Amino acid sequence: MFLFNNSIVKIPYPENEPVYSYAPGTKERELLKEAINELKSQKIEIPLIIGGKEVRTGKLAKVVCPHDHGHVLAEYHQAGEKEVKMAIEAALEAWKEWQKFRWEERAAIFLKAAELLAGKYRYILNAATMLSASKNVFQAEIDSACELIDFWRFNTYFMQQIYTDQPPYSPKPTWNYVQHRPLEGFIFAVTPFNFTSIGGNLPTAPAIMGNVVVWKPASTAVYAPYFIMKLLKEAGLPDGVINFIPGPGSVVGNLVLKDPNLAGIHFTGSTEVFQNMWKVVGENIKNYKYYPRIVGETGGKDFVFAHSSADVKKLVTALVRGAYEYQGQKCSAASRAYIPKSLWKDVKELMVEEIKSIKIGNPEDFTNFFNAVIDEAAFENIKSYIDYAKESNEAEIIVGGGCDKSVGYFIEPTLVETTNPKFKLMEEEIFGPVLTVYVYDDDKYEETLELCNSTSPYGLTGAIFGEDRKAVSVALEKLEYAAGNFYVNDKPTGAVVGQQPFGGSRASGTNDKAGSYLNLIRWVTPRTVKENFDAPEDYRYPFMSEE
Ligand SMILES: NC(=O)c1ccc[n+]([C@@H]2O[C@H](COP(=O)([O-])OP(=O)(O)OC[C@H]3O[C@@H](n4cnc5c(N)ncnc54)[C@H](O)[C@@H]3O)[C@@H](O)[C@H]2O)c1
Ligand SMILES: N[C@@H](CCC=O)C(=O)O
Repeated sequence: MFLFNNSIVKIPYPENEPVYSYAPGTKERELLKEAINELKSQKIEIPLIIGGKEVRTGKLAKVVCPHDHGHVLAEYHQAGEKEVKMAIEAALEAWKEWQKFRWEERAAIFLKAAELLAGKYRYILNAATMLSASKNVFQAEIDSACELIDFWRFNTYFMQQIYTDQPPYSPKPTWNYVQHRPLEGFIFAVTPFNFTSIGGNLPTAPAIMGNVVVWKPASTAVYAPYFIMKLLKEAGLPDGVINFIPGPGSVVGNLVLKDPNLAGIHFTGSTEVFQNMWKVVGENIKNYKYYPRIVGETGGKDFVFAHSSADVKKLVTALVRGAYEYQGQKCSAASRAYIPKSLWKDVKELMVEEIKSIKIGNPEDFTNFFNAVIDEAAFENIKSYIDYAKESNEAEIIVGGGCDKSVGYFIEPTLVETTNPKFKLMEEEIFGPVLTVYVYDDDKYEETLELCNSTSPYGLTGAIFGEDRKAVSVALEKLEYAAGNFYVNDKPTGAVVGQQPFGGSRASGTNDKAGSYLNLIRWVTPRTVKENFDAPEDYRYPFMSEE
C-alpha cells in the first residue's frame, strides 16, 4: 500500500474550479436536471459508515425537501452509544496505517476526489444540495461543487507548504528539521446544515494531514454528505479514516467529547453549541491523553456600512445579494446595515424595487432566486424576529415579512428599519432573510463606526462602501477587530478558497481560516529533530582550561 518513491514531488499549483452557468441549452443544465429527476424519483436509505462498513440501527429519521416538506428524499439511521464506540474504535484502528501513508499518497487520494467531484459527481452533489438544503442552482454550484473541489485541491497544496516549512538554520555539525506528525487520537468533525462544502471540508482537512476522523453531520444535512462518503471511497480513501455517524447532536456529541482519545474538534455551527462543547472539554480535561485541539467557526452578525460617498446601485446590489442569497442562511450574510441619511431615500426606493422583484419558490424552477429556509425550527425562529419587529415601536417592516409553511418553509426577504442602533435585530444572529437598517446622521460617521464595532459580540464578516478613500481608511481602522473577513466595496459573503481565507474571531470562532495552511497546521503536532554529526566527547567547556 505504500509508494516507494525517492523523488521530491510537487503538488500541481491549484486553480479555482470554474463556476458553470447552467444557462438554458447548456450540457450541464441537462445533466443536472437528469440528476434532480433521478434523486426525486427514489427514496434512499442512508446507513452509518463505520470502518468502511454500512451499519443500520433502525432508529430512522427523515430527509425532506425544505421547499416541499411532504417530499421524503431519504431515511437515515441514527447512531447511539454502541455506534459511537464502534466509530471511535474503527478510527483508532485506521490510524495505525493511515499515519504511515506517504503524504504524496494522501494527496493523490484527495486530488482524485476533486476530479471525481469536478466530473461525474458534480451533478449528483449539486442536485442533492438543491433538493435537501433548498439552494438555487448557482448557490449549489459555488458550494457543493466548486468550493469543495477547491478545498481538496488547495489543501493538498497547503499540506506540501507546511511540510516544506523547516528551521532556517543548521549550524555545522548539526542538521535540524521538523516532522509534522498527525495528532495521536481521533478528530471529531461536526458540520452545519448550510454548506455541503463545509460538510466535506471539516472531516477531510484533518484527514489530508494524516488524521482519522469521526464525522457527525447536522441532522438536516445528512443527504449530500452521504454522497461525499461514496465519492471518497471511490477516490481510494481507506476504510475507517472517516467514520460517518449521523445522529442527535447532544447524544453523539456528549459521548464522543468525553472519550480519552479525543485529539481535536473541527466544528462549524452556532456559537452556543460550540461554547458548550468547549465547556464539556474543559470539564473533562484531566481524562484526555492529549490536549484536544479545538477549532470552531461559529455565528455572525455581519454588517454593511455605507459612507455618504458610496455608489448607491453597487451598495443595493451588495445588500440584496449579501442579505438574501441562500435565504440569508450564510454565517457571512449581511444582517445589519448602517446607511447615511443623505443616501437612505434612494437606497430604500431601490431596495424595495429589487426585493419585490425577487422570485421565490422551488429550486427546481431555475428562474427562482430565493427558496425555503431549512426546517420548521428555523422558520419559527426567524418568524419570531419578524414578529418582534412588527410589534415594536422602534422598528418598521419596509418590505417583506410574510411567512408561510404550508408546503415549504418560506419566509419573504425582509427589510426592517430601526431607530435604535442597539435594537435586538441589530445585535443577534437571526440566520434567515432579515436585514435591519439603522439610518445615521452623515456627520456622525466615526461615532457610528464605533457603534457598529461594539453592537454585537461577533466578529465574522463586514463591508464598507464608499468612494472616498479617506473614509474607507477610517473604517478599516475603526473596524479592525469587527470582522475576520472584511470587504471594501463588495458584499460580505462569497469568500473563495485560495483567495479569501475564511473565519472570524470574537464570538465567531477561533479564526483558524478554513481553506488555508492556518487551518491545516492545527492538525499536526510537530516533532523537532536535531542530528549532531560530531557530538562533543568532553563535558568541559573551553573557558575551564588552565591558562
Ligand atoms: N463561521 C463559519 O464559518 C460558519 C459557517 C457555516 C455556519 N456557521 C454557523 O452555523 C450556524 C447554523 O448551522 P447549524 O444550524 O447547523 O448549527 P448548529 O450549531 O445547530 O449545529 C451544528 C452542528 O452541531 C451539532 N450539535 C448540536 N448540538 C450538539 C452537541 N451538544 N454536541 C455536539 N454536536 C452538536 C449539530 O447536530 C450539527 O451537526 C449559524 O450560527 C452559522 O452562523 C458558521
Ligand atoms: N464562506 C462562506 C460562508 C460560510 C458560512 O456559512 C461565505 O464567505 O459566504
